[in-house]
Order: sequence, then structure tokens, then C-alpha cells
Amino acid sequence: MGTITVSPSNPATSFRRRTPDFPNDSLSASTLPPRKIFVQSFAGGKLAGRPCSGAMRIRSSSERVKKAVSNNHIFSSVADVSLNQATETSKVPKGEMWSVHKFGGTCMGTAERIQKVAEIVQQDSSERKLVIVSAMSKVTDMMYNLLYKAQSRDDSYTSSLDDVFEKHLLTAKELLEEDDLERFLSELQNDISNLKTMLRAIYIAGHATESFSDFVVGHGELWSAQMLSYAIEKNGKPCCWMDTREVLIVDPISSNQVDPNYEESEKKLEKWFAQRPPETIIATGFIASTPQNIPTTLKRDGSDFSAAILGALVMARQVTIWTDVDGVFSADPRKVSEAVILRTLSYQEAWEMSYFGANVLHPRTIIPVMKYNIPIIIRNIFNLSAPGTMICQQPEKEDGEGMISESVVKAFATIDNLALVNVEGTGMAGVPGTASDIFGAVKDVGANVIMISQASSEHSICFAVPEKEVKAVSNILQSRFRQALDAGRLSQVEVVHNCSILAAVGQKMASTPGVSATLFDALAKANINVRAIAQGCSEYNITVVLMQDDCVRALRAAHSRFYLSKTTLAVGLIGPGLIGGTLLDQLRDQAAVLKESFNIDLRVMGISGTKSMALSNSGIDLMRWREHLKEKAEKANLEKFVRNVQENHFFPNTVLVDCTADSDVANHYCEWLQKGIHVITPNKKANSGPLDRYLKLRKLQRKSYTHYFYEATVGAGLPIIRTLQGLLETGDKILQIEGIFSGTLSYIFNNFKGTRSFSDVVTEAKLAGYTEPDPRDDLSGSDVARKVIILARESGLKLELSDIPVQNLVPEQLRDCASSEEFMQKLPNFDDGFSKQRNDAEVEGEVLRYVGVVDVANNEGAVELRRYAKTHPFAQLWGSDNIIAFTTQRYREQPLIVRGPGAGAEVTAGGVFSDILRWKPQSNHTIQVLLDKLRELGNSRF
Ligand SMILES: NC(=O)C1=CN([C@@H]2O[C@H](COP(=O)(O)OP(=O)(O)OC[C@H]3O[C@@H](n4cnc5c(N)ncnc54)[C@H](O)[C@@H]3O)[C@@H](O)[C@H]2O)C=CC1
Ligand SMILES: N[C@@H](CC=O)C(=O)O
Ligand code: NA
Repeated sequence: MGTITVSPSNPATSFRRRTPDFPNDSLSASTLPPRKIFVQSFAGGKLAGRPCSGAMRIRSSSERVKKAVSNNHIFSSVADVSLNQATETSKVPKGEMWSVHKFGGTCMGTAERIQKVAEIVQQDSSERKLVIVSAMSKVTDMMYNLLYKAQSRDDSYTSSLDDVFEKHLLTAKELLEEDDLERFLSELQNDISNLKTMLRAIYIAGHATESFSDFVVGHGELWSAQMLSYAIEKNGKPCCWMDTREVLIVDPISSNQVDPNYEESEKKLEKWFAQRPPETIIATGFIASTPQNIPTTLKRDGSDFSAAILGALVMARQVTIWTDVDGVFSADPRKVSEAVILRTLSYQEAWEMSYFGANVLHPRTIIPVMKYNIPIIIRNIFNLSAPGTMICQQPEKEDGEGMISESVVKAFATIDNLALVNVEGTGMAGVPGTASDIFGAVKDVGANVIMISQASSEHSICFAVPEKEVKAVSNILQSRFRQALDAGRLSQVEVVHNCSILAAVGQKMASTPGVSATLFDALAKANINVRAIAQGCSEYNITVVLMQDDCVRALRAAHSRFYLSKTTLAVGLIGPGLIGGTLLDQLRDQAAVLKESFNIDLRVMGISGTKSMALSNSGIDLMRWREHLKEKAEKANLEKFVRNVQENHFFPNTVLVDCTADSDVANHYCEWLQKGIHVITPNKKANSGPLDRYLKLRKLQRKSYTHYFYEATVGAGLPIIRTLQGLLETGDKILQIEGIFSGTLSYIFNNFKGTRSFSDVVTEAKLAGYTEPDPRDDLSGSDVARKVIILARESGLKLELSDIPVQNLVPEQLRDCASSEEFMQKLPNFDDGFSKQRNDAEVEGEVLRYVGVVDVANNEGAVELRRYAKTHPFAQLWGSDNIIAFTTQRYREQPLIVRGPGAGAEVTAGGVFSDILRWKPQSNHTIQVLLDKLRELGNSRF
């Protein structure tokens, strides 16, 4: 930057503009000698007699700028003459009295918004307010564009400068009036004309130094600060504005980094405050000066940084960063629709989050305030009712009302477009310097290592670098370690492309066991393969590397586990017929209770019939699911349906409920379980289908973390499968299972008493919703045979459906009817035959009962119509009752009997519903609590 000399031509001072002028100020700027501090006083009761500093006002002139540019002095340093001449020194008021606000470009985007900012500032009742503003939105880009054009000798820079002028002119006209407007416009015109001169010089030189550039781009803040200051004053509130180049001194570290120089800034601030400014100060964000008084900027996110440094300098009570979001989200809301606004974040957590690209604060913004434990609050200017996120020391409690603290893992973030490099070989173990050699090589190609992991066996080191840098990294490692590779001391330098990092951030992770277990469990259940893991000793974050294709799913799975998982379940329902429809109604009726009392959030993300399906992004409104299915339907497509239910939203708990009787749907269960989707069904086709498919399904279910529940396939809602599993799991041995497994046939034979014809009773069973979609499946015995097979297989028998002899009650002539309707129509023709069988039994004092038997000891089963004495328990049934007797080693003398309605919409749907709720990890206890509560609420079916 050359030798620093003191010269009056430093734009940091020479361009310093006037603070709002005061109408009756006896001292007129133009009549005063330059470089003298103005003490402003408001007449008319505004700020009478109050001494006020603001930006010091040495009226600049384009002539001086031109001269300075031509003398090449323009960025020579100059002491802040006005400040240096301030003889009066006063201590800067510090501490709790200060509230610091920062308003970003969006907040300052229009006259209306600036006005709103003015109101917010005024509403803050703090004793002293320091308000840092960015340039109006887009202005900084416009300024950079001007520079770029001038440097590229593009003549249109002049018209671009006109645009900048126009934008501020229009805003000011809308915002300000009379004298204020006049004064602002006069300053604006001055600045624009100076800029014109300067840009012309840049145009001629075809180059702008960094200082030139910083000087030019910083104008946006100068103008926005002035406008806001005028707007606040307009409402009668004393206010002045601060050109932070007079106060904020920073040491440049590199082309994109500066360090605050607190000592120098402190001195400057002292001098600035010597002029005793009013309680409200509007300061320019982003811009500062070097110790040599050369204008500079605070680089990226500079205004936040300005606010943090100034907040620290005055030891403010708090720093509020106003933006256009409600606060810091627990994950990127574009990827995780369930992301929540965090009420609090510790400084370290915010730090970690911002490193991982979360749109929080730049890490350096946190450093100045951390020192004094000054909280930073992120708030939404467009939603004042949102409390925002407070970044502070690790808070003990969620909020002042003693609410429980947020999740141990506060937030999740991801970084995409990474590659994993794995350097592996036995020759690495115990050889000091290997890591240094590896990372030395990586440094030599200028690659940025994002995470490193080495297992204690020292057999391999893996690290992640940006994808675009991995080729160079791989090449240099291959060449540096050529000898070791050739000699076999290193086995490989492997590159895994298309990786992402998922980071879980939370300060409390450090003292909470089981966090990583929970995280990895969530990933495992989502079938996501973890390629590498890293956790520093600070335990503020756990970082996992995974394939990029899995990243969003992983993010959602992990997020849901810590924020929603135990409570949120994405449901896809296939087959909204009698059972499916009743289930949807039950879900609708219970949704509120589940959510309010048990924090279980069931979302039906899709409903699919044979021809059409309805999908939703956030959950179908179950009050209107039928209408939704009609109005919002699209052509059914099972693949798309499943994808929507699982992937679009990714609640790690995804359940597909198959309420069809379709084998084709059942054929997909394996694939769904493999994808981490739980399957719940009353459909018997999978468990009674081909044995090899069944065995594969069960193996997969055991191996995967996903659930496959099918309680309603036998005895509808009755606990048959669970009872059997309970016996087996606790070591009992099943000898025989015998019973009436068909609600339809039970109903038919319980009601076929000679008063109504057989076909009439079948029609009643159908109307009552007991039958299969085609009642011949019941009458043929195939439905019972399926149940027998299901129980036989559950008991360990490897039987096919065809191994079960079945007595078919469907008359020969009706077996080939094209439809169930035709069958029902023709059935009355066979009533006499059925009446005869019933009468024959009656004569013997017996009843007909259609039973199924699983004879475990003999590895066989049977399904047949039997006659039982009227005193037999099977003869005592009512309605659609099923009765199932388990004879086991423990229940040898007296079988364990389960009895109750074994068909019908409500009980079956209730059984499916209960299976849905079983997915919960802590199912036993919670479900018990849940069921107790539901019972308490008068839900008899539970
Ligand atoms: N009704 C009852 O009491 C009991 C029924 N079940 C079982 O529940 C299941 C459903 O029975 P219901 O509701 O009575 O039958 P239903 O015929 O009323 O409903 C089945 C629904 O599935 C739809 N469907 C069929 N194939 C489909 C496909 N590939 N994709 C999408 N949708 C498809 C149909 O259009 C219909 O809406 C059956 O598997 C049945 O065995 C189990 C226990 C008791
Ligand atoms: N149709 C079946 C329904 C239950 O599985 C029956 O009648 O039992
Ligand atoms: Na059951």
C-alpha cells in the first residue's frame, strides 16, 4: 500500500459527510473552517442545546478528490483530523445501557422498510442504542459492478452510477421530507459526483487498488445510515449517525480477512464520544479503517461483524441481528420441512453451525461478543412475533419459563460435493510422520481438508476434501507415496467420489451418553451407509461422511430422530377400501389425541387405490381424505407413491399400510423393508404365499431395523399373532392351534339356525364387512387356510398353502363365476344343500363349525367343516367371533384361548392401527401408556 503519510486528502475524512444538519444551527457548514467538529443543536424542541457528534462533516469537494486522485494521494493515510482536533475527551459510556441492533440489506431494502426499522429502533426502550446498518439491498453489488465496469473500461459504469443515484433518490423522496430530504440529497449528489471522478480515474487506469474498491463499495452504508438517521429524527427522536471508518480500526490479515484492533478503535471511540452524541446512533456496517486511516471493509458478512465489534466495544447488553428469517433453524428448512427455529444456541454451537454452512453468523462475528458474554439475537423484521434465536453462553434452560431444554443435538448441517480419500496400508502403523507426510502433500496442492479420521490401529487415514480438489490430492499422494505403494507398505490411495458430510451439532453432546448411538441408529434405520466418522474431543459435533445421494435422507432421518422421530410417522396407505377407509377415519379421530397427549404425529403422506392416488407434502387432511382422493388424485403409480411417502419428506419412520388383498402389492414388501420402510398389513397374501418368499421376508425383517407387523391377518384385531409370538419367544412349545379363524364363517354358522336361508346369512356377513372382497375366499376355506398357514409358519412349520387340505364350501358350479356379484346372485340356488347339512347336525344335537387346525407335532394342518356338540366352547360363539385355542407345553391341560370378534371394519382397522403404533422404539412402555390413556378416553376398541 506504500508509505503512509498524513495527508488531508484521505477520503475517509475528506468524504466524511454531514450529520443531519440542524435548521437553526447558528453555525453554517459552509461558513465554518474545515475540519472542525460541529456541535449540532436542534431547535424547535428537537434536540435543543444538545451537543452532538455524528459523522464529522468536512464538506468534500469533487475538486479535492480529483486533485487527490491525480496526485495519487487519495489513499494516503490521514489522521482523522476532526477527531484528532477534538480536545474534549470523554469516557465512552459502556455496559448494560446499550442495546445494539444490526439491520441487513433486506431490512433496509425500501423506504417503507427503512421506516419500519426506524419504528423498531424507537420501540427499543434501552437507554442507549447503537444501530448498525447495511447498504440497501443490492446496493453493494451495484457498487462492485460499477467498479468492475470502470476497471474493464466499460463506459456503462456512468449509467450504472446513475442507477445507484436514482435508487437512493427515490427512496429518500419517499422516506424524507423538506429540509431532511434536501440535506440528504445534497450529500448524495456530492458523493455521486465524487464517485464519478474516482471511477473515471479507475476507468483510465483500468485498475482499482483494494483501498479504492473498499472506498467505493462502502458508500451504500453511508447513505443507508444517513437515511435511517433522518427517518428517526423525523419522529422527533434525537439521533445521529456514525461513519464507522472514524471509529472502527482493523488490521488487514489477508485479502479477505481483517482483525479488529480494539485498542485503536477504543481510542477512536473515546474521541468520537467526546462529542457527546445523543442516545441513538446509526452506524455504518461493513466499513472501517486501517490503523493508517485507510478505508477498508470487514469483508463478507461485514455488517454483522461491525455490530459484534461495536457491541463488544460498548459492552452492550445484547446485539440483535435483524434479518428476514425467524431465527436459526435446526436444519436447512429447504431440505427438512420439519426443521424448527431454535430458541437458543450456545456460541460454540453457532460457531459449528456456521462452519457447516448454516445461514447463521460468520464464526468471526461471534468472537467479539463471546468475550463479554453478550448475547446475539437473530430476529425477523417481517415477523416481530417470532422470538428469534438467542446465541449466548450455553443456556441452562430453554427459556425463562423453565421449559425443558432443546434436543441434545441442536442442529444438523451438511456439506456436499466432497470426496473421501483413504490412505491405507500396514506400513503406516507406528511410523511417525506418516500423517504429516500425507497432509504436507495435501497442503502442497492447496487443498482444504474438511475432516480427518484415523482409527487407532493406524492402518488407514481417511479425510474429506472438496471434490474439485481431489484429483490433485490423489495425484500428489500417488506420486509422493509411490515407493511405499510399490513396496506394499501402503496398499492403496483410494478416492470415494460424490460424498457429503452430515454434522450433528450440540454442546450438550459432550456430557450426554448415547447421542452417537441414536444418530447412527437413525441412519441405520434409514438404510444409510456411513463411510467415515469424526468427532473431536470437544464433542460439539459428530461428523459423518456418506454418499451424497443419501445426504438429504440422512439429514432428515437424523433430524427427525432428535426432533421428531419418536413422535412423527409418515404413513402411506394402499387400498382405501373397507378396512383402509375405516383405518383412515380412525387415524383422523385419534390424530389430535395422539399428538396432544402422546406427542405422536401421524402424517398420511399418500393414499393409493387401484386406479388413482393422492399425495401430499405435509400430510393429507384426514377430515377430507375422501374429497382429497377425488379432487387431488393422480394416476396410481406404486413406485412414485412409495417414493413420495418415504423420500420427499423423510421421516425416518415411514410405514406403508397395505389394506388390499392383492398379491402384487405383497410382492413389494421385501423391497420396502430393504428401503427402511416399515410394513403393516391385514393382507394375508405375503405370509401365506410361496414359502421361499415368506422365508426371505422374515429373514429380511430379522436382519433389518424395519418392522413387519401383520396382526390383523389372523383374528383381525384379536391378539393372535402377538400371543403366539409371546409364547414362542418365552420358550414355550406349541403343540396345536385349533380354532374358528373365519369371522365370516363363524357368523354364518352362528346365525344359520333354520330361520334364514344360507345365502341370506352370507349376504348379511358380506354387508357387515366380515367377508373378503370376494366372499368365495371365505366360503372356499382358502381364507382360513391362509390363516392356518400363517400360524403354522409362525410356529416354525415350513408348509405351503397347498399342503393344507381344505374343505371347500363353495358349490362346484359357482367356483368359476366371473365375479363375486354373480356368485352372490346364484348362491340361493344351493341353499337347500346347506340346510340339509345343518338339519342333520341339529338332529344329533350338534352344530356346524368351520375350523382350522395347526398340528405342530405332526407338521400338518387342516381346514374343514366339523360338527360339535352344543356344549362345546366352539358352539357357544356369537356374531363374527373367532376362537383360537393354543395347546402348548405350558398350556397342555387347558389350552390358552383367545376369543372375540374376528372380522369387521372397526376391529380389523383397530388391529392395523395398533400395529402402526408398535413402530415406536420404546414401544412397550409407551404403547402401554398410550393404550391406557385411550381406554381412559373411552375408546373401547383398545
Ligand atoms: N374385512 C375384514 O374383516 C378383514 C379384512 N382383512 C383383510 O383386509 C384387506 C382389505 O379388506 P377389505 O377392506 O375388506 O377389502 P376391500 O375390497 O373393501 O378393500 C380393498 C381395497 O384395496 C384396493 N386395491 C386392490 N388392489 C390394489 C392395488 N394393487 N393397489 C391399490 N389398491 C388396491 C381396492 O380397490 C379396495 O379399495 C384384505 O386383505 C382382507 O383380507 C383382514 C382381516 C379382517
Ligand atoms: N374375511 C375374513 C376377514 C378376516 O380375516 C373373515 O371373515 O375372517
Ligand atoms: Na389378530
